[in-house]
Amino acid sequence: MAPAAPAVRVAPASAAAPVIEAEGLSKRYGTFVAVAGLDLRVAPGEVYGLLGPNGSGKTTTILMLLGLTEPSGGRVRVLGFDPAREPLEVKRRVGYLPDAVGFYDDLSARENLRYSARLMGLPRAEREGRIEAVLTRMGLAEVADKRVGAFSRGMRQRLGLAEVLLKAPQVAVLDEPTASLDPSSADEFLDLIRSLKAEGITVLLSSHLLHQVQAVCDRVGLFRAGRLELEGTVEALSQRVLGSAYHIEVEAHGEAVEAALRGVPGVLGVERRGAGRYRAAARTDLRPQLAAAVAGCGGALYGLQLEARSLDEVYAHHFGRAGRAAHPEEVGRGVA
Ligand SMILES: Nc1ncnc2c1ncn2[C@@H]1O[C@H](COP(=O)(O)OP(=O)(O)OP(=O)(O)O)[C@@H](O)[C@H]1O
Repeated sequence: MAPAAPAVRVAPASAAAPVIEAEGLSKRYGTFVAVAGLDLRVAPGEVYGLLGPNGSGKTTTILMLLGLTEPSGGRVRVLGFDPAREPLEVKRRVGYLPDAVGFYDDLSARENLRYSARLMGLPRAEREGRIEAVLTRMGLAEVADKRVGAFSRGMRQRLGLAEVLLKAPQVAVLDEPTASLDPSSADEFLDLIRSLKAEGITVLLSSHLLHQVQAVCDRVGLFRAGRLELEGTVEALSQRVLGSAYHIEVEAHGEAVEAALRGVPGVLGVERRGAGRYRAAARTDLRPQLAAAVAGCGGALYGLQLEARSLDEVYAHHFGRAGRAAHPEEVGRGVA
């Protein structure tokens, strides 16, 4: 296999011992290379988003981290364990929500969790209390005794996360967790992901819903054709891919305003967007300097608004039309 080009890292990973660590990790199916020389480090308590077009290797990477498929090459450690050699150690500590959640349809939500709790080896005395707690946390207490076969996809998804929580994991790996959720359920799910982080749980999240990824992830990695091409914070990726991290909308009147805005150190460009409306691109939040520039040239300031560039813009710019065409539901979405 040809050596992979290293990903462009535009923000360093934390110096703390990584929870997830892959070096040169590869997976081949016959002659087809699904993952090519992946280097990845995820720090304790970090929420890391895996992004990329369909078939770019995200799920294959997750399966290797979980010991569910064996790497063809390279090295991987999760919480210090080798998932291929010590899969039980990894499974005990890592909660996994697959993109298609499998439960026994003839059993109720509570019965499914009882079954999972036995498999996890939870002490008998703790089981019922913990099951009740996770059902309540996931908003499933009222349907706990209904057959899962009658559950909507969103309810199954919630039950999937309930099962993850039941394990009290150190790491949660979530493959497209909000794909089948309506907007308000997706928002609740994002709050839950934030609460996992607040509890110190490391989260690895794969998703195509870029505004949601931007809303919860500390760093993201952009995959293409089995390679991690770019990784960093959304702000750092915006700088790198788009050339600026912020847009500042300025509403101001006065003949010299545009020139004054252009003259502010750090302004990368100014776009006129109608009478008295401008958009300045900048690396940092320059609102005070822009306000001072308007006042300094005798202009009248009516409004200033800071907008972070969206991951959607970064993704579209990096992957071009092909990447976007794979995920038409994202077209036109803004910052969450
Ligand atoms: N068991 C398998 N046998 C052969 N090829 C496979 C197998 N599993 C995955 N692949 C191929 O590996 C590539 C990466 O697939 P993977 O599921 O990891 O992508 P993904 O980024 O998760 O995609 P998606 O966004 O659609 O979930 C794809 O081309 C896929 O067809």
